[in-house]
Amino acid sequence: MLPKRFNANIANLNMRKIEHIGIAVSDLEESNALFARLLGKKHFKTEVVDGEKVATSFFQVGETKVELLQATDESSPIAKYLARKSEGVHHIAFDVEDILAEVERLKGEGFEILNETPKLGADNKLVVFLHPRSTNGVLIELCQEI
Ligand SMILES: CC[C@H](C(=O)O)C(=O)SCCNC(=O)CCNC(=O)[C@H](O)C(C)(C)COP(=O)(O)OP(=O)(O)OC[C@H]1O[C@@H](n2cnc3c(N)ncnc32)[C@H](O)[C@@H]1OP(=O)(O)O
Ligand SMILES: [Co+2]
Repeated sequence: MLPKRFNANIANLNMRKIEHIGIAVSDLEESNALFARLLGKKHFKTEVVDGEKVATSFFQVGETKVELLQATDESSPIAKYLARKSEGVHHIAFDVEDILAEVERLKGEGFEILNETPKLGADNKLVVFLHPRSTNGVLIELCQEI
């Protein structure tokens, strides 16, 4: 077992920044126009992630991004979310250098990993999610650039 101090260093190395804030929306086109007005800029990409049954669009805001997400199927996590809650912040994604090492570290810290094997996310990323019940009610996503 590495000394706690050393783990803390690895943690700094890994959770490098907020990669994006994910926002669940009902109508991507409508919300693209709303966020373009809000942010004073258009989204820089749209992308459908079939594996997650979501259509996404991304706005660059300094070092981080806003990710708008619309369900592409009623079994989408976004559809289930919107069936219970109104539109709004859905998750916070962190950029990590080594997603597998971070999964191991977080498992050791007692967090609930939803998919230990990273899956293909949007915007050229490998992604892992942590269950909100282990993170004070916030759905957390880890992203590693491919
Ligand atoms: C990958 C493409 C893109 C990217 O950035 O690259 C994405 O970000 S895709 C985003 C969509 N995909 C996911 O969210 C995958 C991970 N999510 C899940 O596995 C589920 O949504 C899960 C497990 C968080 C919730 O599953 P489900 O909705 O089936 O369960 P419940 O409805 O029973 O909810 C259980 C419990 O969790 C609370 N909950 C659900 N969603 C959220 C959320 N987004 N934030 C906070 N809390 C959430 C829900 O309220 C329930 O709590 P309870 O106290 O029991 O009422
Ligand atoms: Co995301």
